[in-house]
Formats: sequence, structure tokens, C-alpha cells
Amino acid sequence: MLSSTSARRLSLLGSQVASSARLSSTAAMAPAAKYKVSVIGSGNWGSAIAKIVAENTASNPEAFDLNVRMWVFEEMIGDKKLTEIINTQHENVKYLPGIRLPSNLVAVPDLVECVTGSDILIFNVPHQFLPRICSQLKGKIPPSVRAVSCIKGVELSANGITLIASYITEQLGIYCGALSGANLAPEVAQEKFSETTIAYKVPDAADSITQKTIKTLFHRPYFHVSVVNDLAGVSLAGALKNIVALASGFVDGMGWGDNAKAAIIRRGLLEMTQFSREFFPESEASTFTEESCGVADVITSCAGGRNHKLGVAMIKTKKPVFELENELLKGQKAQGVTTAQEVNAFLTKRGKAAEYPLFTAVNDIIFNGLDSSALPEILEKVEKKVE
Ligand SMILES: NC(=O)c1ccc[n+]([C@@H]2O[C@H](COP(=O)([O-])OP(=O)(O)OC[C@H]3O[C@@H](n4cnc5c(N)ncnc54)[C@H](O)[C@@H]3O)[C@@H](O)[C@H]2O)c1
Ligand SMILES: O=P(O)(O)OC[C@H](O)CO
Repeated sequence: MLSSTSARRLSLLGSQVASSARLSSTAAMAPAAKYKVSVIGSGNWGSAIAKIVAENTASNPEAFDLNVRMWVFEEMIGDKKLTEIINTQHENVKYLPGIRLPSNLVAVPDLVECVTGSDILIFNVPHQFLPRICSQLKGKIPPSVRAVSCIKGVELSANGITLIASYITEQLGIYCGALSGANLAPEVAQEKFSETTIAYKVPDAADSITQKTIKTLFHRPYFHVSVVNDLAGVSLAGALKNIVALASGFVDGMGWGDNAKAAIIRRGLLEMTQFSREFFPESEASTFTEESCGVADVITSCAGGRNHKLGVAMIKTKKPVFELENELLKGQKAQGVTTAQEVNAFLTKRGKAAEYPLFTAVNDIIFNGLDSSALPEILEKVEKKVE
């Protein structure tokens, strides 16, 4: 008998005929041309994913154009441009030092030039920079282009919270899936084994870019890809776990030990699934338990991620959070800080902040001077009462 996961994956493969024919597909319908791929972003994860994708375009020359373009937010490293360093030394010395990048990965400083002519776009920037990127690209991307977002965050607007992939679709008029998993970039870049989850639902039955195309683009012997349909579950798991990772950092900063951290993780997972069920009812509970983007990512992020590191340092040093982020991460970003703030603004507006005590406490610790030692007392209020 098939396990529920295997059955789900098989049924997914069989159901690539999808719904929203709204998104036109002239190029995506064309019989397997060589797809051109561009990566938007070149940070720690941006560079690691670009490395994977460039390895796969080289390994699959029948499906993909060899060269992968990577948009780099240009900056000077000493007297040299970062793009020049990447294109000559094949290393992103600032954001992924010590890792050799494939020579078919080409750094491009001009965003529009980077994406022009591409069939598949991979978005991979800290989420706060996405609106500006989308505004620069608006009206310049044919609707046939397909995208995958590797960004962990949410987009907050007056109307509420939007998934990053849905925001890209709204802004640019192209279908966008989401990649998220237990994926610390330095480990993935060193080709240490990990798994990931990609939500990709073929938007038009006639598309030649299928789930298989997407899997081929990302799957490596050291980076195993599971493709699912649950865009909301994959996107929210990746965004919300960053808030939990900060809380686990607070606990370690206070020296409270592994039992306390497990309690925070348990509560965090509860709030992650509660939030998804309440505001994105289309999300699937199994995504959180069975896929890499769920519990597995919470575990890895609460052990070794940048959000955890920042959480520890905040408690130990009491320095302001953005000062510490600059000091510790040297240009990299801890997405949990802005996500905690955005989720809190959303929950407060809906009158729901008290129903998410951990998410609310993380925001209050970062921005409102709440003492992290109050966590047990806060969490006790929502525990089941014995009469
Ligand atoms: N690093 C990881 O281990 C990891 C793993 C999985 C997912 N993610 C997610 O991937 C996304 C990208 O993270 P990352 O680690 O690649 O980035 P990062 O944290 O390394 O951020 C640095 C990047 O931001 C760019 N940048 C700085 N200012 C900018 C501006 N004004 N406009 C545009 N870009 C600017 C820098 O040039 C650099 O490329 C995030 O949502 C993150 O949560 C990260
Ligand atoms: O280093 P972090 O905290 O941004 O987490 C990185 C990845 O999301 C872990 O899967």
C-alpha cells in the first residue's frame, strides 16, 4: 500500500493539468525548447541556489540553456565591483565566501538585462527588497514566463498578508511557485545532504514547463526535491518558522536549555499551523509534518540559523536589533525580525494578537522592551486548564 505521502506525490504527478488559465503561456507551451534561467538575488541563499541551478543546466543540456544569469545588487569590494569578482574569480566573496561557483553562472548588475529573454525566473532576495524589484520589472516580463520564489517571508499590505509567490504573480502577471526547506545555505553550498520542498502547480494544461522541469532544475544528489501543490503551506511554513527561530535564540541566550527550546518549538509549530489554517485554509496540515519545509526547517533553523544567532545575541548584548544584525550578519538579513513585525501588525488589525502568544511575545521582545524571561508566564495563559 502507498503511504499518504507517496499517494499524494503520485496524484500530483498525474494532475499537472491545472486551473488558472488566466496566465497566458505562449512560450511555456512551446515544445521543449532550451529554457533560459535567471536568478534574481545573490546573497547567501541566492548564490547557493544559483550554484545548484547552474550545475543542473550544465547536467541537462537538452532541457536548459547552459548559462544562468544572476542579478547582483552591485557593490564595491575594495576597488572592485562584486559582479567582476564573481565573473572572474567565480566566488561570491561577500555573501558566500569559500565556495566555488560554476563558470556558467554569470553575474549581471542590471536587473532588466538579467531577466530579459529568460523563460524561468528564480526570485531569491530578502523579502523587504522584493517590492522595489517588482516595480522595476513590472510590464517587462511576458506572461508566458514561469517563476519560483525561494524567499522566506510574507508581503504585508493594507488588505492583509499576501504570500510572496502570489505577490509576484499579482505584480508581474506570471505564475510563481515556492521553494522552501530545511536549507541552511552554507551547508547546501558545501554539498552536504539536505532536502527541500517545492510548491509548483502547472498553471496551464498546455505548459511545457512541468513539475518535472522544475524538479530537474533544482534536484541534486545532495539536494533532494519533493514537489507538491500546497503553495500556501510551503510559503507560510518558511516565513513563520523564522519567528520561532528567533524565540529559540532568546531561550538559548537566557541559557535555559533544550527542554525549554523544545517547548518553544512545540508552541511555535502550533501557531504556525493555526495561522495557516485560519488565514489560508487552502494550506494542508501534512505539509507541516511530512515535508522538509515544515517541522524539519523549524528544527534546523532553531539550531543553526541566522535568526537563532541574532536571537541569542539580542538577549546577551541587549543591543538594538538592526545594529546587531549589521554587526553579526555583515549585510545578510535575518528575515524573522521583519516577519514578526508584519505578522503582528496583521494579527493586531484583526484583533487576534492574543491568540498567538508566542508570535506576539517575539514582536514585543524585539520592539517593545518585553523581558524574554516572561515567556513561560505568557505561554501558561494559553495552556489547557484542568478544572
Ligand atoms: N541564507 C540561508 O541560509 C537561507 C536559506 C533558505 C532560505 N533563505 C531565504 O532566502 C531569501 C534570500 O536570502 P539570502 O540569504 O540570499 O540573502 P542575504 O540575507 O544574504 O542578504 C543579502 C543580499 O541582499 C542584497 N541587498 C542588500 N541591499 C539590497 C537592496 N537595497 N536591494 C536589493 N538587494 C539588496 C545583497 O546584495 C545580498 O545579495 C530570504 O528570504 C531568506 O530567508 C535563506
Ligand atoms: O539562517 P536563517 O535563520 O535565515 O535560516 C536559513 C534557512 O531558512 C534555514 O532553512
